[in-house]
Amino acid sequence: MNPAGHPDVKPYDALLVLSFGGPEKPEDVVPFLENVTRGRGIPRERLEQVGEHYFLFGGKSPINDQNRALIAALEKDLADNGIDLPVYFGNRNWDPYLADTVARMKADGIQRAAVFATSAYSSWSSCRQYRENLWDAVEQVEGAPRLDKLRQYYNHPGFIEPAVDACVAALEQLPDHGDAARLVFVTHSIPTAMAETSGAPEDDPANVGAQPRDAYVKQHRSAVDEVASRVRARTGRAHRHDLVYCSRSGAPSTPWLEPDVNDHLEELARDGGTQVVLAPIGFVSDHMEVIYDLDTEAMATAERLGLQAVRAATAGTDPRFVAMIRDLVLERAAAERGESPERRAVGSMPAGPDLCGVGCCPNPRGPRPALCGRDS
Ligand SMILES: CC1=C(CCC(=O)O)c2cc3nc(cc4[nH]c(cc5[nH]c(cc1n2)c(C)c5CCC(=O)O)c(CCC(=O)O)c4C)C(CCC(=O)O)=C3C
Ligand SMILES: [Fe+2]
Repeated sequence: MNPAGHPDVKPYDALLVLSFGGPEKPEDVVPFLENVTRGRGIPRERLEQVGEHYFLFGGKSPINDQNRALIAALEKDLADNGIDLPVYFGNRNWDPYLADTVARMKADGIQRAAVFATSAYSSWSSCRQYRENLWDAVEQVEGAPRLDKLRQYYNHPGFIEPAVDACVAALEQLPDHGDAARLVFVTHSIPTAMAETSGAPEDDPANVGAQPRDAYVKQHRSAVDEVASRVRARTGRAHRHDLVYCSRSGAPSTPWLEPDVNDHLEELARDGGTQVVLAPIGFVSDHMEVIYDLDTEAMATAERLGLQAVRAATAGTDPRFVAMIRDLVLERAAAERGESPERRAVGSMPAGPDLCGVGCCPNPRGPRPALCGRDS
């Protein structure tokens, strides 16, 4: 508590929500895809397909509206809890671009901000690339505020509890309360090489307490096992569960994490399965991957196979998820003041560290500087 009796957020004077960005109208789609894939060697065909996914939804991704709704909910949560902290919004790939936001923060006199990224897990794509983006933005803006990225939150109860409720609610929508349903947890596929090098090398003495190697899959396993066991406790049923992948990209010759959700549904149907809940555990809100790859494509696969399927909700603006962000800011602020805050975590892995390990989640195209690591 500070002298006014409010929770103490010192040394922070702002919170930055950092996200991926998405197109808002048809003319944005191609330039957005160019931003995302510059230098990435994504085949032309794949880009055209993904462009079609956006055009199917009027050239507009849901992600920016989802983030604006999250920020509105967060501003209210902070104010209701007596915390006076302006919230800024910056994206990697679309307006408002991160560097512009950092410039605005500087102009507003912000000195040190906590950064919440809309991705819960470790990997180059989901964590270190955001840290590289932060480095680049601070390079571009002279006198930029200090930026501290908050820890991974895939195992925070504010992320897990809404996922449990969402699975239970989805089961309820199936005949017989989903008694026969499998829980199919879905996340974004990444190249297997990127998955294997996610987390930090354990042989470096600087990495005690850092995320282990293979963190992307280990963290997902921890999250889905925890959610599934809580769902079983709630329903009293032995629903089996699986972790599968969507949105594979890249060259066909490069291995990515499998099985793909559509192939997995085929296998379930062959095994005599009749009901599934598709739970997008890899996504914090309804991104294009959720509304296209799951709601459109995987749902069509399920229908073709005669499987009854319901998609579980993402965290979105669930009040527990919003309160989690406040908790992470207060936790980190206390740690920065030299206190030892409680670090809430559930499941088989401990709370992650504030700073990423040395050599954590390397960029597949070679080393690039990044903020918020033990080596930066
Ligand atoms: C792990 C992961 C997350 C989750 C973590 C996080 O949230 O950050 C994520 C999120 C997202 N990915 C998104 C969109 C795209 N990702 C692409 C390409 C890629 N994603 C990758 C990985 C991930 N991506 C990878 C390894 C590639 C290959 C190219 C590369 O090595 O970078 C491409 C290019 C076309 C294609 O290749 O499919 C697009 C359009 C959107 C916006 C959605 C919307 O509009 O709602 C979001 C939230
Ligand atoms: Fe992606």
